[in-house]
Amino acid sequence: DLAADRAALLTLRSTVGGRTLLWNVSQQSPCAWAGVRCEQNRVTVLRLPGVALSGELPNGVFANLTELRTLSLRLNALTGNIPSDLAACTRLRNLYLQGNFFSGEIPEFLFTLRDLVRVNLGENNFTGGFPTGFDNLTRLKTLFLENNHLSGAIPTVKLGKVEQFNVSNNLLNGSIPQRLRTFDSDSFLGTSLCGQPLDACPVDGARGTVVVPSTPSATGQSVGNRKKKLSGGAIAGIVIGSLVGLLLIVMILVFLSRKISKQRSRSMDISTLKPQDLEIMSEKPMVDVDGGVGRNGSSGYSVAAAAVAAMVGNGKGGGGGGDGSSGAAGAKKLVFFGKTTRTFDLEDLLRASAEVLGKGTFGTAYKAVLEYGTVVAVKRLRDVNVSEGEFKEKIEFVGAMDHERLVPLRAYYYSRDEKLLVYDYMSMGSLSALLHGNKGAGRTPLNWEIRSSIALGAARGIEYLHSQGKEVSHGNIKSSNILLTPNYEARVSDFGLAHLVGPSSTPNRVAGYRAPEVTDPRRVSQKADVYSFGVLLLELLTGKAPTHSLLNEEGVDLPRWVQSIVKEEWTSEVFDLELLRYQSVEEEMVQMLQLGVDCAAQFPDNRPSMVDVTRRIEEICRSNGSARDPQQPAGEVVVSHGDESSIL
Ligand SMILES: Nc1ncnc2c1ncn2[C@@H]1O[C@H](COP(=O)(O)OP(=O)(O)OP(=O)(O)O)[C@@H](O)[C@H]1O
Repeated sequence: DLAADRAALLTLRSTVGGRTLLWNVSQQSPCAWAGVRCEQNRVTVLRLPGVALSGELPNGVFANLTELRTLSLRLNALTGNIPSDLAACTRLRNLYLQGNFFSGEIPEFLFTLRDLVRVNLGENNFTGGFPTGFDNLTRLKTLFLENNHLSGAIPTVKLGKVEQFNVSNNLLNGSIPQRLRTFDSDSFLGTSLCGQPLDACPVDGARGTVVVPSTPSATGQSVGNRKKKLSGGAIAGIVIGSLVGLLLIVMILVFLSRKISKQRSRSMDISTLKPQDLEIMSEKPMVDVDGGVGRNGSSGYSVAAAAVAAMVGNGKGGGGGGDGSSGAAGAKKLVFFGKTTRTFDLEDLLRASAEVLGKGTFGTAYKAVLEYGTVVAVKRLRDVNVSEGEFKEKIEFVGAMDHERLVPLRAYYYSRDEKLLVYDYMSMGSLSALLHGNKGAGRTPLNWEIRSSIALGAARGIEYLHSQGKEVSHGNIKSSNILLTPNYEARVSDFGLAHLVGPSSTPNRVAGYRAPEVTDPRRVSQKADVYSFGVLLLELLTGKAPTHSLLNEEGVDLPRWVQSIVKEEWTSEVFDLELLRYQSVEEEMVQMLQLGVDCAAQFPDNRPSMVDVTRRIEEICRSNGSARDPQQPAGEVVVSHGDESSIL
């Protein structure tokens, strides 16, 4: 009970001292002491990082703290073994002991604490081998053991869920087990390990065997024999295989280059094409299969194709001249909005080189580079099922929106068969691509500063729209509609389109953002926008797309998934790993998560207004502002030194 917890903490205080001596022990409840947190009258969190604790941890303290979930004693001067009574903390999830002088072998009892998710024992004096016992910890996601004196080979391990791993600067040697080869070389620096991702293991020339120091589980001999067989028979196979592969690649290249040159000649002479051909051409090279993630600069198909298709179609349908400048309804021109200076016209757009950016709910988006260098994004709408009058009225309203947090709509083109919208091109692409694209090495981690300022920028854009009238809503808030400037400033895009396009085309990925009460996507209230924005906040913080396959398998949406994880576990379970390296912003992250959950409330009336949302984000960003980590240099690898890699 709490009294026993209190007694244990007092024993700890009298043994290792430091700033625990500042605890106000006249208070009966220990729950208010610095670094101590309670749940249901038990101590569940003990965080004493960098508070000058020294000496050996006494045995008997942890035997009482049986409800402990998080123990952080990092960056102190603790010595000796990890006390064996820690085995009593069977609910422990997070163990941060990095940056001390702990010694001895990594104790076996650790492997009985089956709830452990994050373990950081880095920067200590641990000796002995790499224990196989870590495999017993089936929930383990983070394992940091760098800067110790661990020796010998790493045994074959499963470490099923481990996502962050580091054994740098130890005395380890031998080949890196297969399972661990997916980690960056940074995880193994300063060791004598070999094999992927480090240099290949040395080969013993005389016998042609790979030198593998014996491991506790596998004898060197059996490994050696296996390698020997490989090097004998397989070499011929490998050579033949490579040749066949090479031949295949050459054939594919020849095939592709023929195809491309054919297409080039076609697109150069687009005036001879029929609309159907153009349709096929311009719709073909889709790269965007999952929410605007792919931005690989696919081959250039001309927007001209789309627009010419429009005009040819128009000429036919209306019986007018098919010369591209006149149709049944008279000259078809790009209509520019208000302040926009007319720097190009339809003909320029026709001549522009273009690439497909992605296919969305309302049509396909292209990047078009005009002859004199201006770059615009052109959206080719499909399934517009409102009258011309209504379309023009609505699109004029959209074009009149003017706010620094919106992607400006510059112009539109309307004909019976074709509707084009011209926007400013946002070179950094969408938030969706930034969050879920390129997950591999070399990715720039998205820190809290960037994420929170994106949240604020997007909220301001939506708030502005809502301020235009009670009935005005965006209707399609999601991460692929939050575009970014080179400074990672957010701009809200796609405003108003949901009101133009019929309910027929609503791909699955919209579903994750849509408020439960919305049945007709053309009638989306401001409160429904707030719901979608809440989901967007949760996506920013968890790094999970609302349509994440895991979530779907479990049959829950993102808001319910977050809520299913009890608050006390939020920091370790919910947040994107990339965020967990910023230690001093935990409080802000939790507040922002709470805001996301509030916005995504089931009942519209329980959701805050966008004005409230913006104000709360501003407060979150302001509070604790000074305590923030300095901005991390871009491109830094996420798995790095122990004390930065986890929240505490
Ligand atoms: N103005 C723009 N600048 C740069 N890229 C853009 C621009 N507009 C759209 N894109 C990119 O094109 C892709 C497709 O956009 P589009 O808006 O057509 O579809 P979506 O956002 O995936 O879905 P929806 O049609 O429901 O909004 C997006 O992923 C986005 O990255």
